[in-house]
Amino acid sequence: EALLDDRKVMTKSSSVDLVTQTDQKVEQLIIQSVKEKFPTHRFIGEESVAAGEPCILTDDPTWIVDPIDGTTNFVHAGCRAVTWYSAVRSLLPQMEFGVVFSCLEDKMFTARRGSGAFCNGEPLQVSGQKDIQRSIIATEFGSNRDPEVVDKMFSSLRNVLCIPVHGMRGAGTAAINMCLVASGCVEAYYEIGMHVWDLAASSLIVSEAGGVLMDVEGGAADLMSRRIVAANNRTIAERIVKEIHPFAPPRDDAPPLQQ
Ligand SMILES: O=P(O)(O)O[C@H]1[C@H](O)[C@@H](O)[C@H](O)[C@@H](O)[C@@H]1O
Ligand SMILES: [Mg+2]
Ligand SMILES: [Mg+2]
Repeated sequence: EALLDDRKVMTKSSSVDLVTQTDQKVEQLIIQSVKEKFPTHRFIGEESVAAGEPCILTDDPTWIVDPIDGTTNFVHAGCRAVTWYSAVRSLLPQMEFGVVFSCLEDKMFTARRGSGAFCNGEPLQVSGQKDIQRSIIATEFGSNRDPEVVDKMFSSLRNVLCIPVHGMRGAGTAAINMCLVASGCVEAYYEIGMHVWDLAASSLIVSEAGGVLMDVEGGAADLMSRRIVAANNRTIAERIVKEIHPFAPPRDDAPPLQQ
């Protein structure tokens, strides 16, 4: 219904950072229904953070919610829109489970720590490809249109494409790009600039499907750092790291700037 009805588009951090009433309603729906069952749990929700709520992990069980991942697709008649949420239980953070629902495809991706990853109940496994020259790589351009940042993104894109790889793709949603890695449809996904709610659920789905997560400079992945390489294996991830022009957006858990 919302795909047909909700055309009132608002903006957040910039004119290309879009939000609709459906993003806000879905987030409230998820938070309210979880709160009824788990009144002491905490939440990090994309639209709540946009409204001024803190983006901090504590030792308390915390649900990280992206009500629609791919709002730009949704606004442009729903190329692909996704509702998903995940839970995190510690400062490290230790993901307990992740859920990504690709509503137009009616695909429910799920993972629970130590129990594997699934799509509509069928087990997921990353691609076995070790040769990056026989790989497809996914990425996105996010919503930062600062020419210096765009130059860095294009330089990385050019470097990866010219390895050469079989192709580059982008679903318009970080969560689905990661699920494509988990499903073995693409070998890797990298991006700088997305947020913890874009990645939390699908990061567990990727690792439970046998994939690896890495920072764009090669260290351990840090979901608050707004940078990720998710790949089918370490060889492919490390090869991509060599080609990325890194930069560091403000962290999701950075203290708010003083006015
Ligand atoms: O649709 P969103 O929940 O805003 O997430 C977007 C994200 O904002 C953007 O930076 C990424 O490039 C997209 O892949 C996300 O899915
Ligand atoms: Mg998102
Ligand atoms: Mg969203």
